[in-house]
Amino acid sequence: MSKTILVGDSGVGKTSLLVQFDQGKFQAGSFSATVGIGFTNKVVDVEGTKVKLQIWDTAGQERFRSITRAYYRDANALLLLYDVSNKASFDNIRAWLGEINEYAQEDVVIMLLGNKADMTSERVIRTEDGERLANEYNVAFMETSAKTGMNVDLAFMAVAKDLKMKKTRKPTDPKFSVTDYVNQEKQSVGCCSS
Ligand SMILES: Nc1nc2c(ncn2[C@@H]2O[C@H](COP(=O)(O)OP(=O)(O)OP(=O)(O)O)[C@@H](O)[C@H]2O)c(=O)[nH]1
Repeated sequence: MSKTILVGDSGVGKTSLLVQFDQGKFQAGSFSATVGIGFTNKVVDVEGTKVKLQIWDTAGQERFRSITRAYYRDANALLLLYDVSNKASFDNIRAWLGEINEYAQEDVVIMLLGNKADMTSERVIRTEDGERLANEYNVAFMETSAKTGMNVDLAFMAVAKDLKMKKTRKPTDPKFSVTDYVNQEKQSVGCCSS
């Protein structure tokens, strides 16, 4: 069983993203901060193979940091979220990545997600800012919306695909790049209906 962990500042939308992926719904204005940590099991179909994901939703608040840190070690994938309408949550990404480098396994898949991409008029972080930061740290990047569902399934599908490839890939097969996959598949704001 693989473990995926959602991390990022309080209020960026970690619980909402997971609820949208798990149940396909979004509840506006019902912010109750996660206390501690909890998980959801989900089976994803990757080209006919069932991949089991255990997704851990962590509390973003500082006072829970020592608890959530303890879970990084077992993580196969980390979804690191900021809120495109909250500059502090973006500025804190460097600190999050520092923590991840310190506590997580070396081959962990990291995906940077700029959430709340639906909040067009409140946006303060441009897509390019997220892209630049992701390139600097060599992690995959996309913008998401837990509200509209934009790129939400893709974020988890990319994780599932990467895990499957790691398990089944033969030494002669080309390496699977989660960054390339995401760049190929992701939608951008204003593009397409989701
Ligand atoms: N417009 C919009 N609002 C969102 C989105 N995602 C989350 N929200 C709202 O933002 C608030 C915080 O969302 P949560 O999912 O509880 O945030 P969290 O990251 O789990 O917070 P902690 O549990 O404290 O770490 C809620 O009021 C959500 O309705 C989104 O994509 N778009």
